[in-house]
Amino acid sequence: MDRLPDSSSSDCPGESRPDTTQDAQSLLGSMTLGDAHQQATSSSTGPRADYISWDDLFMSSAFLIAMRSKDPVTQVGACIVNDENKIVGMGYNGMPNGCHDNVFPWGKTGDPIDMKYMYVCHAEMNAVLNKNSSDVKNCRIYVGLFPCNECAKIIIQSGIKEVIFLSDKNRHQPAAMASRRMFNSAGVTYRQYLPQKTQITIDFSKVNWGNMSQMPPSPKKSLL
Ligand SMILES: O=c1ccn([C@H]2C[C@H](O)[C@@H](COP(=O)(O)O)O2)c(=O)[nH]1
Repeated sequence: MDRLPDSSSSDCPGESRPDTTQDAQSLLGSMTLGDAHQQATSSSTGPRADYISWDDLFMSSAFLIAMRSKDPVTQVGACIVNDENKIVGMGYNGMPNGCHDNVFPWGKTGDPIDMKYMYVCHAEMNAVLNKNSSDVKNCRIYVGLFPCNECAKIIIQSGIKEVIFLSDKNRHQPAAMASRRMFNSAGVTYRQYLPQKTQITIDFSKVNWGNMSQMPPSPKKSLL
C-alpha cells in the first residue's frame, strides 16, 4: 500500500500511525454526517479539516458494535486494528453461539449458575476470534472498558501490542489490577482514549445526497 507523504492529513487506511493530532476546528466540537455534507457542498477546493481521527473512528466503531449486545446492563464493544489502520476484527459481549439469548440468564445475582458471568463471551475475546486476518499480531485493540484479566490473557497471547480503552471504572478491582500487571510484564501498552469531539452522530435523516429518492426500496422478504 502506498503511503501518502503527509500522514497527518491522510484519509487512507494505509497510514501507519494513529492520528492523535487535535485540529483546532474539531476541539470539543461535534458534527453529524448531515452537517459534514452541508459543509462539504459549500466549501472551496481544499479538503475538509473536520474529519474524525483514527482513534475517534475506531473507538466509535467499538461503541457502534456494542449496540449489538443483548446485555441489559453493560454493552461492551471491541475493534482490532492493524498497523495499516485496517480493521481486522470486531466483537461485542454476548452469549456463545448456540446459547440462545432468551434461554441463558442475563442476571447478576443469585446462584452463580444462573448469572450471566458464567456464560457471556467478552467483547475482546469475540473480536480476536472474529478476526478476518491470519492473526492479530502487533495490532491494537479499541475497547469501551479496560480489559479484565481473562481478556488480558487473550490479548497478550494473540500478539496484540496496544490497548486503547475509554472507561477504567474497574481499575481498583483485582481483575483490572491483574490485567495491568500482565500487560506491563508482557510489553502490551495501554492508554485511555481522549475524545476529540464530544459527539459523533450518524443522523440518517440529515443525509440528503440528491438522488436518495431514486434508491430502490429495501428488499422485502418474499411471502411465499
Ligand atoms: O473486559 C470486559 C469486561 C466485561 N465485559 C462484559 C461482560 C458482561 O456482559 C458485562 C459486564 O457486566 P456488568 O453488569 O457491568 O457486571 O461486560 C466485556 O465484554 N469485557
